[in-house]
Amino acid sequence: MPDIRVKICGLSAEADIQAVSDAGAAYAGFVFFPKSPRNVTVTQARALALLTPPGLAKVALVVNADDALLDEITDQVPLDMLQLHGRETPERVQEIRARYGLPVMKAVGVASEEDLPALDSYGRVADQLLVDAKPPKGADLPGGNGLAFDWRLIAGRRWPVPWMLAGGLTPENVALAVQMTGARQVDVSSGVESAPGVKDAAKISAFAEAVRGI
Ligand SMILES: O=C(O)c1ccccc1NCC(=O)[C@H](O)[C@H](O)COP(=O)(O)O
Repeated sequence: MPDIRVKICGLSAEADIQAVSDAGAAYAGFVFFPKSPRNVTVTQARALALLTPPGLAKVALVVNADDALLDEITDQVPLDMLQLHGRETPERVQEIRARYGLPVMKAVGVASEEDLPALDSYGRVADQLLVDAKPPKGADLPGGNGLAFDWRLIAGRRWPVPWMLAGGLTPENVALAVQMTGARQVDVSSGVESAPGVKDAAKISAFAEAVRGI
């Protein structure tokens, strides 16, 4: 069975890069969303990205970003992927792929069967899908809320592009989540924090260990 790839999202400190690298994660995520406790400036993200060792893919997470912001991020920060976590349409996904020449991962929030067709639509235009929990109505953040969705909704479902499971994953539940969904990639943020926006190296290590044990 191939290794399951881990993405740790919302890194904001030098120590986070070390912890994520030590844990053997495949992806490191930087959040560009001012309302988030994990928000980083372009300057901070550039410094962190420059510290990131080869083999750890650097992902910029944006929410309904316009070209000016994406131009600034992609000019300044060495990146391997863009993650679109807002209401970007399939057409906008295609536009961003073409303009920046980077792989694009589109996040899709899932709460019920009704949310599943969007995964098929975005699976036709994005390079990867992030299958995440839908944020509760009125939530401040479109992701990173530490909420899981009903994993039975996607059990046995497949899309034409690689996908990651996200939403409320923790060192304690990730094995069950993978077993129920068949995910080969997992993404976590609040489940490896000691406080909102503060990554915890021991939890990152425990998460990676739990994934290796699957
Ligand atoms: O993490 C944030 O603060 C955030 C802000 C705005 C949009 C998306 C955000 N996070 C998205 C992620 O990639 C998370 O890793 C994913 O939603 C899972 O989060 P969690 O349930 O906290 O593990």
